[in-house]
Amino acid sequence: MKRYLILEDGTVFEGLAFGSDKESNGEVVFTTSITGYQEVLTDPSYCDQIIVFTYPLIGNYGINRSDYESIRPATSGIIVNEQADFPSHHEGMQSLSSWLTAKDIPGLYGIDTRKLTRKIRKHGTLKGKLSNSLNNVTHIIEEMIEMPLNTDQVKKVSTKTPYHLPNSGYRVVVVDFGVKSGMLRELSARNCDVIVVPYNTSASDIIRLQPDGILLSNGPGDPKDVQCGISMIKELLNHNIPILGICLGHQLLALACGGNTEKLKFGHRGSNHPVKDLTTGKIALTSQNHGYAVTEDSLKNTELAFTHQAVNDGTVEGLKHKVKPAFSIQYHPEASPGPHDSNPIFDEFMKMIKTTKKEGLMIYA
Ligand SMILES: NC(=O)CC[C@H](N)C(=O)O
Repeated sequence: MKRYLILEDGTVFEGLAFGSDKESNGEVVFTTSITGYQEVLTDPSYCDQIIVFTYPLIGNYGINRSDYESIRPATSGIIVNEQADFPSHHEGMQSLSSWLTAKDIPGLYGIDTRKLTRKIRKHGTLKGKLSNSLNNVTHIIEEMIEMPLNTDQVKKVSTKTPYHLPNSGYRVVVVDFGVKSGMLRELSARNCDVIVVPYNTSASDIIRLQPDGILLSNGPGDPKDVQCGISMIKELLNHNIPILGICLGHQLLALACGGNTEKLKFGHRGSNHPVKDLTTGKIALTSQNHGYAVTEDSLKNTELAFTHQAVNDGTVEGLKHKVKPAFSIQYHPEASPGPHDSNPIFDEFMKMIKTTKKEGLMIYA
């Protein structure tokens, strides 16, 4: 069956359908990840986005039991050059196409993904529609131009109720703005007693759980749309409880401290983004998925130090509070998918918890 990608600038790409028959709209973004498509497709941060894979062949090891980042994928669609009909891997349970059908996610293949990627790089991300026909294409484009991009997705993907992953170590409350399971796995691997709470939990409810540390998770959309999270973090900072912000959590920490964020032209999505640690000069290859970034200039009005920088475009990738036990990174230390260079960030968080606890600085009142 033929399928089309219709872009807001009037461009139409014709290819073939796979996965669900549904038509869908979304922000068209590209990722340069070569493998890890299952983690990408199930990362809640991609909510309402149509993901273009620049790597030409996707699906060759199928879908397995272990690579899920969330149970319910929130992605609007997937575009690849070639999809593997006959995957082969000892852990593979089903093909990408049959999984997409089961999850009701439409796919488009057989288009020139390099041409599409170059277009996004030139114009920035674009609104698009995966459509099964070209009927009323002018009307579809007009509608797309008129409809503002929805960027308020956190409420769609955050857990509705708290849940507990009991363990014998430090108690870490994870604020779920769209958390990837990789972050929970990393905390559990360090014996943390993890309690995951919804994005709109009040700071006082979090404090009542007597956390040794708080993790502000990744998540979809524009950080400025998550006002309740920003106020919650402002209040949490008064309690001297160690905070680690990752991706959206990092952006929210910056906003809570008086910084600003901006939308990047086409974002950073992929598994090989070099980031420089400005203290040591060391460069790590990182896994990334973000369309917004903290504005460097805005940091002068805050108590935040600029600690990590993207090598490709110089944007802010890491921050540390000068007074409070809080730090944050824009990339993904849980690295799913991606290189493990930044995994020690979780150990740094454990060390910060240990020191703060020893000094008896945490305030639970
Ligand atoms: N992975 C994330 O947490 C992404 C954060 C935010 N939604 C952005 O696109 O910048």
